[in-house]
Amino acid sequence: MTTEAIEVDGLRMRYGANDVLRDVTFQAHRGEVLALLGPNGAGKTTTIEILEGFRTRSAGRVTVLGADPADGDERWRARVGVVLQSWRDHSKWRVRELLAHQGAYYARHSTARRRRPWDTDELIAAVGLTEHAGKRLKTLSGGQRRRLDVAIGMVGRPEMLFLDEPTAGFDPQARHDFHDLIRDLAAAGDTTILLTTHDLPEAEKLAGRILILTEGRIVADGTAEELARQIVGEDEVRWTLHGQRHERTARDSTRFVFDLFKEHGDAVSHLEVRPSSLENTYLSLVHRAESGEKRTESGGKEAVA
Ligand SMILES: Nc1ncnc2c1ncn2[C@@H]1O[C@H](COP(=O)(O)OP(=O)(O)OP(=O)(O)O)[C@@H](O)[C@H]1O
Repeated sequence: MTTEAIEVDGLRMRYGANDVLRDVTFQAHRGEVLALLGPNGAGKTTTIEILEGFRTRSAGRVTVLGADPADGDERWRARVGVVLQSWRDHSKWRVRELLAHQGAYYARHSTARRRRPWDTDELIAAVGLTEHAGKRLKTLSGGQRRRLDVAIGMVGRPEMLFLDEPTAGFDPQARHDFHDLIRDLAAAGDTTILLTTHDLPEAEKLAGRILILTEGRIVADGTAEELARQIVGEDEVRWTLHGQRHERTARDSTRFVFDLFKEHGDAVSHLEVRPSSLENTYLSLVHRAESGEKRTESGGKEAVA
């Protein structure tokens, strides 16, 4: 039996004649936070829905918390939390009522190590909804409803949490608070989180590992820094010389900086060397995959090995 939280091998999904997932392969270790990135329509939601057991795959091997999601029983389901893009409509319910109701389902799955459900008021506070706890759902703003979605996904203290664009519609404060919440969960080390986002700084901030899905395959798998160094291979170098700021990219930044000091010595100040931004890396990887460059049977995964 596998000890990984997620194992996906050769996953395929076809809608009619449309091959959306061609060969998706990746693993998630227990306690890891993974961000799944990719252009609109790449198949991120499809992948998450298959891993949650909501959608039946066309082919491939998938296990989540040791079970095939297609056969996940009630006990397995209680260990998995889900925040989907579109929330189910409970417009007449009030926030606290709905969370208490949803939470009650998890009580019989409580263990000494994992008390279930999450205390309703504590959870409401954690997602910043205390002031709105007595409101009916239909009176909440879009961002407040999204925070409630996140709370519903977490109420059972899941061991595996799937978040599909969790911060879409959040204001900067809510986003910041949500990032703290995810970091706290991640720091506790007992929740594996797979999230999708189009917000690259968010992915970089939250995820220990980033997966890029495009053209039906995972074309990159690593930390933001690894992706930047191993795939693009260029650093951004900034420095000041005689009061003037300079900036350029360098493939061998160590050599470049050495030469810079050799030539100008103490006149160089405020030196910064950082890997290429995740945005540049992402754009270059997606472009490379879409233009068919370096495509291999295994989807180019060896490029980041
Ligand atoms: N039920 C369905 N029937 C047919 N095609 C579908 C179905 N669901 C999704 N698709 C198609 O599968 C592809 C992948 O969709 P998916 O929603 O998984 O992408 P995504 O990466 O989550 O996109 P986004 O970033 O826009 O949310 C799209 O081309 C979409 O039109």
